Parts: sequence; C-alpha cells; structure tokens
Amino acid sequence: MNEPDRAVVTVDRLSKRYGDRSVLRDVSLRVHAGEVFGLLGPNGAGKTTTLETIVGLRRPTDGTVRVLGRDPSIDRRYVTERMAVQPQAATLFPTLTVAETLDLFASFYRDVRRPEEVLDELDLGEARRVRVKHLSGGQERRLLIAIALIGDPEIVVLDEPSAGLDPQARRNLWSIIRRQQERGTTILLSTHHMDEATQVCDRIAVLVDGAIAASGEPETLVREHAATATVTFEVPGRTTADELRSHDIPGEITVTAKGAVSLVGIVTDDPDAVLRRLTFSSGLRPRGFRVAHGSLEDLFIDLANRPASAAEGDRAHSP
Ligand SMILES: Nc1ncnc2c1ncn2[C@@H]1O[C@H](COP(=O)(O)OP(=O)(O)OP(=O)(O)O)[C@@H](O)[C@H]1O
Repeated sequence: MNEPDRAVVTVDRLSKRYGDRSVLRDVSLRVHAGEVFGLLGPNGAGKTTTLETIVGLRRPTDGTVRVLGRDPSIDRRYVTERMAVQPQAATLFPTLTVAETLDLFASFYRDVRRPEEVLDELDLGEARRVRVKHLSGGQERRLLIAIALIGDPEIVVLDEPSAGLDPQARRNLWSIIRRQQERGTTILLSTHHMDEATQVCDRIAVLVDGAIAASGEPETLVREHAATATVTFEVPGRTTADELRSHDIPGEITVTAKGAVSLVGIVTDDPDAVLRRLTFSSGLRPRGFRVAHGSLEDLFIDLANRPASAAEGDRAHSP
C-alpha cells in the first residue's frame, strides 16, 4: 500500500499568461503518491498548459509547482529521472520497429524495465517487429505509453491518453493504467471523457476557463453537484401528476399516457422516499421501476456552462 496522503505533485496558485491573455488562474492541486489523478475540462480549458508546467516544459507566470519537492523547471534532471511523460507521436521514427523504438528510449535511462515485459503488458508483444509507420492508431498510442513506462517512473503524466481510441481500446487502456497503479506508480492524466474519469481516477479536478471549478473523488462530486435522480415507472390505467402529488410524493412529476398504461417520471433528490411512498401508501400498483442517478457528465456540463462567478465558490474546495 502506498502512503496515500504524501503529495508527490503540488501546484499552488499557478497562473499562466501569454501576453495579456490569462490561460490559467490560481490553479492549486495536490497529487498523492499512488493515486490516479485526472484533470478534466473542455477544449482549451488549460489542461495541457497545467501538465506541461508540471513536467517543467513551461514556467509559471505566478505560483509554484513542485514535483517530489523539487521545481521541475530548475531540477530538470532529478524530476525527469523520476517522472515520465507520454511523448507526442511526432517523436517516433517511422522506420524503426516497435521493439527497436522501445530499446532506443530504454537507452536513455539508467534503470529500465525489461522491454518484452512492458510490450506484453501493453498488448504489443505480437507487434514487436512491426515498423512504427504500419501501426494502427491504438497500437501507436500504446507504444507511446510503453515509452513512458520503460524507465519505471514514480510518476507518469499522460495527456489525453485515450484520444482517438475506440471504446474497446479505451477499456484496455484503463486496465493498463490500473495495472500500473498496482505497481505503485502515481498517474496524472488529462481527459475530457467522463466515463474515463469515473472508471480510472481516484480523484479529479475540473478545469473550466483556466480555473479549477470543482475537485475531489468522482462519486463525491456527483453526489454534491448532481444530487437529483430520476425515478421512472408505469402504472396500469390512467393517472395524473395531481393524483400522484396527493400521495405526498416528493419531486417534479410528469405523466405520459401510453396504450393501457401511464408512464411516470419523477425528478427528485430523495428517490428512496419516492419508492417508499409509492409502494407502501399510494395503492397505485406501480411496476418497472428504474432509478437513474446524476452522472459526472451532468456535473461537467453544469460546471462548463456556469458563469465564472458561480464556479468561483467551488474553488475553495481545491485539493
Ligand atoms: N504558446 C501559447 N501561446 C498563446 N496561447 C496559448 C499557448 N499555448 C496554449 N495557449 C492557449 O491556452 C489555452 C489553453 O490551452 P491548453 O492546450 O492548455 O488547453 P487544453 O485544456 O489542453 O485543451 P484541449 O483539450 O483542446 O487540448 C487555449 O486557449 C490555447 O489557445
């Protein structure tokens, strides 16, 4: 087990401006040892700028970034020996094979993992003799991740690792990330896929317009920000919203007639109370209950569409 509260990446009040354009404003976050931390946000929110500042490729205009206690733009060697970044596809040589490419990158490190083992973990064992220019998009992306892992880093930074992958390849990638976490690696990634954040991230921070709009465990954020659920069911014959309200059922009720039944939808923040009232006291003979809870996607859309001043209040929660 890792030390869960040891911060390996600390970002304090990071701001970045290009000329008079403000791209990041007061971004603060902590990534703890051994966790998978996700940076979420719509296009242009500042995810790449934040990650590139963390890896030392850009310097903050204001604020501080520390990786394992060091400034990554100054102690570059110390940091790059311990923190790996998934490179861009453009870094690869098209005529080298997969195995040759990994050997080349392995030669940059003092302590490396066995290339065959990394290739097998990334399901690239069978493609080891294929030239880079002949790889599929998914294989190329996995090779980029293999390159990030070959030096057995303490921290791995992945900028949109699932971009361009099909749903199955994305699921495979999530298993790879989880396996890497089990090896004790801390993983910092950016994504705009809500399902990815829910599936692989222990904690997330949502960046909107260069500022952190919310952060925490995905389930907690959903509970706090997307508290309502929708209960749907059907009732034989005809009923009305007024009749349901007369049974003291909490929530916003809509009723639609369909053939011999009435379809009912209730948006509520207390689905348990709705189900109790309906089954024990309404006498309505409801059936086919479904309860749909809010999702991270609802939260994301809500935060991305909120005016900047409304998101401001959430910043106090930044980790
Ligand atoms: N070197 C630069 N000079 C000026 N503006 C820049 C520079 N680099 C990034 N930006 C701007 O900063 C903003 C944030 O960009 P960034 O790439 O960090 O966002 P992102 O959240 O990673 O977006 P995406 O999901 O589209 O990759 C964008 O509006 C971008 O145009």
